[in-house]
Amino acid sequence: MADRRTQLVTRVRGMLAEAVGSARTRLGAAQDELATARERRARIRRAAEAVPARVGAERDRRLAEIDARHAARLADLARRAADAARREAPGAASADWSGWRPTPATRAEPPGALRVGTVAVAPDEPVPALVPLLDAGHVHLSGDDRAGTEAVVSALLLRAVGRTEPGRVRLVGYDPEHLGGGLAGFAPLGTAGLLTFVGPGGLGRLLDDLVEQIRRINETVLAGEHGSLRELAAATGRRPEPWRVAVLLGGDELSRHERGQLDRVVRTGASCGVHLVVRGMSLPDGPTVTRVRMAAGGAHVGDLPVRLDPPPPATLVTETCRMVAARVNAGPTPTPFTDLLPPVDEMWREDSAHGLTAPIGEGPQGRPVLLTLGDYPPHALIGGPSGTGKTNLIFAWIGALASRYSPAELEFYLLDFKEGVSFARFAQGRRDPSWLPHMRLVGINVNTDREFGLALLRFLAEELRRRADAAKRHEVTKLAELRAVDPTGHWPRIVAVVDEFQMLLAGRDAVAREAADLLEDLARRGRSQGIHLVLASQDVRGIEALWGRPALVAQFTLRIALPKALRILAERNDAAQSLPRHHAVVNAESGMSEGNEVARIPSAGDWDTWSDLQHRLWRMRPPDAAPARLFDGDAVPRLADAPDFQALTAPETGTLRAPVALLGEIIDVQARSATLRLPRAPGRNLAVLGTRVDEACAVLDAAARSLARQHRPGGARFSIACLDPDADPVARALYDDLDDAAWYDEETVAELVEETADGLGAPGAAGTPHYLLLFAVDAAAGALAARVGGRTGLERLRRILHDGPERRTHVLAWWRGVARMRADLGGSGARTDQIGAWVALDTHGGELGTSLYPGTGGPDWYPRPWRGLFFDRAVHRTGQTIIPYGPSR
Ligand SMILES: Nc1ncnc2c1ncn2[C@@H]1O[C@H](COP(=O)(O)OP(=O)(O)OP(=O)(O)O)[C@@H](O)[C@H]1O
Repeated sequence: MADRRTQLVTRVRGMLAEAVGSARTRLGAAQDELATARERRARIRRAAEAVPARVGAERDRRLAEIDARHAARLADLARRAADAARREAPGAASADWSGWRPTPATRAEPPGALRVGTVAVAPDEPVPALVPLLDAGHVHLSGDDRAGTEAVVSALLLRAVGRTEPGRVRLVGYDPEHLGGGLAGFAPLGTAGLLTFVGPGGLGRLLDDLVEQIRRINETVLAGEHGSLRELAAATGRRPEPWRVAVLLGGDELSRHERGQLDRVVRTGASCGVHLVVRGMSLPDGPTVTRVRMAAGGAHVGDLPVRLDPPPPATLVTETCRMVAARVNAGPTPTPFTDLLPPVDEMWREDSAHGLTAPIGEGPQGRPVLLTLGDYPPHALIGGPSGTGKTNLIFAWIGALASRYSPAELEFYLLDFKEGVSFARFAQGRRDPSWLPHMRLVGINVNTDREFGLALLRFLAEELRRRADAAKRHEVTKLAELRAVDPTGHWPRIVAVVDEFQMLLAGRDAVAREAADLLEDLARRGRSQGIHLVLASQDVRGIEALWGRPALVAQFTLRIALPKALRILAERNDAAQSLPRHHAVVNAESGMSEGNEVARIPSAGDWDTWSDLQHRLWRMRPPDAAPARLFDGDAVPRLADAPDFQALTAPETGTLRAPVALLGEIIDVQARSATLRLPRAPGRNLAVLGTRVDEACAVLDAAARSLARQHRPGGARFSIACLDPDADPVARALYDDLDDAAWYDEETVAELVEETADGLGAPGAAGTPHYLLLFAVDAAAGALAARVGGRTGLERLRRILHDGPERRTHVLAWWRGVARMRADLGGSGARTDQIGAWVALDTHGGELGTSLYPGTGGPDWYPRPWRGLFFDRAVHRTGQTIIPYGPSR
């Protein structure tokens, strides 16, 4: 039993132990679970505790980010708005007063809106608050803050004045309560007529006037072609009307009429540059009205809250107005020369078959005033006292024509009789290689060389003949028809401009007579052959030279009168007397009042303006274009440059039948040389007459050098005798340079004469040409007086003169006076026919009479420096003025 009990106990114990063990195990597991759960709970709790802080931080971060982005965007927008505002209102339209100065817009550029304050959009980026006024609308101011409104008015007006060319804004003030006190700073503008006030009863008249201006501008300036002055300016670059700003500062209730007129101005003024700045009277609502309100809570422009700028400093206002008035009082600023030019891609597009038309300036309504040369009117007269702008007008006209017509359509010949070189720029110069491709000839400093004017007229007369012959051959009468039947021919229109042409017609001598005859013929017949004359004169005498020839004057139907010009227009037409500076009356009706058109002439004369155009046209020139011939009366030509000298050559064999001696340059259009032919014929000798050493030496030097060029070495003899020490350098240089030259002086000159005279009869004497170059030969009279072998040297000299030329022995001698020459030839009654040609220097025409020159009384010759009169009885009917060539070395 005990065992069983023991066994039972043991079993129970075992079972209990097992139970305890498993309970323990379970407990351990439960405890683990508990710990894990606790830990989880703690973790979860910890996590749960962390959540709100993180979310909050994230939310704050996101909010801050949005804030920053917003601020940056706002700043960016504000910056862009400010940039746009500054573009819309550049320079003086929006600059701060501290650095403010006028910055006028160019004419095609809109003046833009005007700043009155700032809009506070972003703290660091104030945006200008702009008010559209000029070309845009009207401003209405309201509010009790009088100082504030005055500040806005001054700011608007000063900015408007500073944003436009001086004189382009005209202000009218109506201030019945303070009688203009509010605009006091602008008073200096009044001195230039840019600010006027109307008195307390004058509002109606002021409004009537504004309405009338609007009507006139619409009708005559815009004329249905442009919607507004702003469009006109953008399209044409011209702004013919000023801006008119009426500042109306309160007053009584408006009458019905005034109200009606005010409403009209509000509706229609902006397109015509008529604007209102109004306080103390109502304006109707409309898209052109900007309202600026000043209330206790702040100012508003339209609906935008605005911080108004301080008023401009008083000194800035008065100084600016004073400067503007001074500029206006100094005269209108010239319109730019480029106004006269077509766009670059339209240059040289015009056809001149029927005429030449180009603008010369701007008319009062801003339209171009055109000048035409053609069948009608064919020729022009330009007149105006010195300094009124004739030269400038000629430049402007030439530029306007040359930019429209190519050199194949138009050629210019230009002659300036007054001193000065301004026209030289048309020809190629040392400073600037360009030339005007249309220019064929420029004559400057020709004041004493009227022959050059004559030469030009002769040249044109020849061209006229050529054209008339061609027209006849083609059985047509006019240039347009000739061009139609001969399309490949070169028939440009020719415009010949002669400035100070009265010089050409002055006096009663042969030059004046021939010039007037040629002018008359050219004026009458040139019209149909495309040859046009433009004559300019500062002097009424110039015109009077024409009055004696009514047929000539009648052809000049185009008249251009500069300020104060007399007698250019018809007798009762005094329009030129009241012309402002830089204007001209253009009249294509022979000066009758009905034909008057007033033009404002641009400034075209200054070098920079001109050279831009000339360079452009020069680059466009045809490849074979040659520069214009420049004749400068003050220049001394050089033999080596003379085309005729360059063309001289020696024959390969034998001797030329008639070598030529070049004596100087002829005053003509082609720069030809005066030539003396020396065939084997009686009288082929040359006498140079006068006391001027340099010119005399120059003539003999050129003659000898040109002759030498026509002989092979050894082919001719040159005997040089110099009897005046002043001539020595030239004679010596000649002796050194010529191959077969012999030298003689006072001691040996008798030998030369003896040997030469005695050799004339020798057999074969006529083989080699022999030229005797005798410098101051009259000084040899003593040496030649001695009798040798029964004859004096002078007798031998006469023999050489007489018999030499037929034996190729020619005397080229300088006598220092006609009387001395006659003495050497045998006395005052002696024959002179052995002197077949002469060049007179300072020898008066009268001395050259008897037997040296056809007719009685001698030639019309008034000696002048570095000129000579050449007469060759074998070829000339009248003397020919020459310019000796300058020293060869
Ligand atoms: N339309 C113009 N706009 C601006 N300046 C001008 C204009 N016309 C002339 N001038 C200036 O006036 C001055 C005189 O002009 P210009 O030489 O053309 O006169 P002119 O009548 O030919 O005088 P003169 O006969 O004495 O030579 C020059 O300095 C010129 O630049």
